Amino acid sequence: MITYDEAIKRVLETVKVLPPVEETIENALGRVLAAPVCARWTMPPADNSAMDGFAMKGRGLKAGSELQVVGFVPAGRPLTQEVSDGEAVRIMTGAPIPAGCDTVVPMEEAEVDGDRIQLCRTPRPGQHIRPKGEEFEEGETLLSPGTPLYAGEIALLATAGVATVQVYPRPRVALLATGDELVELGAPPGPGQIINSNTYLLTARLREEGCHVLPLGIARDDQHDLGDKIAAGLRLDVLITTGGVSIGDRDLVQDVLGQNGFSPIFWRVKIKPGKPVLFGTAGDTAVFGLPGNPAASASTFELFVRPALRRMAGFIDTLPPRLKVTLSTAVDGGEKRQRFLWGTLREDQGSYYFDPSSRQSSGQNRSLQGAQALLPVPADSPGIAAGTSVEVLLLRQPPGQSL
Ligand SMILES: Nc1nc2c(c(=O)[nH]1)N[C@H]1C(S)=C(S)[C@@H](COP(=O)(O)OP(=O)(O)OC[C@H]3O[C@@H](n4cnc5c(N)ncnc54)[C@H](O)[C@@H]3O)O[C@H]1N2
Ligand code: MOO
Repeated sequence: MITYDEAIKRVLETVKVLPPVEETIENALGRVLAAPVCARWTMPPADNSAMDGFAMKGRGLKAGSELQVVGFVPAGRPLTQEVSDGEAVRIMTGAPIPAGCDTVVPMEEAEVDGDRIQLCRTPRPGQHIRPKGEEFEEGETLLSPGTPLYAGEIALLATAGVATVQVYPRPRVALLATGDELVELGAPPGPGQIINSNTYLLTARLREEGCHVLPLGIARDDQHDLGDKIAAGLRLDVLITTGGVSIGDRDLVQDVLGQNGFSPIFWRVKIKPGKPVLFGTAGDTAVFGLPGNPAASASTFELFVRPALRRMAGFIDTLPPRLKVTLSTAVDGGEKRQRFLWGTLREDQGSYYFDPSSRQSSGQNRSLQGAQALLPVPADSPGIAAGTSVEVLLLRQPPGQSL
């Protein structure tokens, strides 16, 4: 059986970044830029006022100086006349500085008497002016390939006149639950039946990752039903199945995948939970056969599928972010497989603590309840003492501290 390190290496070597597409900037939220973006114009396009006040030539002026107000410049309406020494114009924030002016005096620092003003304090020549090109120059590279686009980047693109961008697309993911015992949420389960919760778990995770999800429902443990649904899933970028990958009599997923052009890259990894995880390809489709146990399905999604989806979507950092924390409670060792323990994070006086969850069973969704991080515990470890500094894999942002 291969180790997690070897298995994730094979996943990341196998999956490829998807071909870029052109997207409007509104629809590019959360996507990764595939080509550099240059500014279409200079910003600000001209020197402009940072304050509501009066624009004038600043040299030689001091507290008590008097000026004649000869015009008004609102934002968006440049003044055509030149302003002479001893004159000022009333100007609004963002309005272009008229010819002849180089200084702005805020309204609060001038006494107004009809069309004359008197300065309350000596202005510094050049004050309160936002110079042309201060933000960026026409043609300047604003964003490089590999940059994820969030609100700040999208606003910057709009300012620079860029309406569409080349980005890596959202991976299209087909999701198939397998098992005769499964029923969909809605009706009460009959004897021996359970609700297909894995589809809900994985759909939520896939939405967090910005993927398009094609739910294929439940395939029965039957070659034909499995075959039809697997064939439909193999038209997308990724097919995720859950259940039926262990060695039971009805664990048919690998066989039926094989009848549909699947080449396995690994089956079974030395981890707990998640040992029977299957990975391979069928044409251009990456296929993940996740174990049916809910917490094994969840951990293998975090450990293998999410990094693969991030790679396809062009992210440079694909692996789960790590955080150094203090372990609050001792954990046992003595396992042959590398374990990944669910837990929560707690902040106390600037340090983070990891509290392992009381439930770790791979058969329970309750093991995941509230989990914010996974603690890797090496195979054959003697255990880890309380108070040890450890590194956890973050599933969510750690809780913040209010100001
Ligand atoms: N003899 C052995 N038995 C098992 C081994 C083994 O090595 N030898 N491995 C165990 C491990 S570890 C895991 S993990 C499970 C994984 O088995 P499968 O992937 O084949 O999953 P199933 O048998 O189909 O289901 C396991 C469990 O999960 C429940 N399940 C399945 N699908 C869903 C779903 N969509 N929503 C909610 N729950 C689901 C299912 O009812 C079973 O209880 O195998 C062990 N066995
Ligand atoms: O690895 Mo299984 O995931 O223990 O239940």
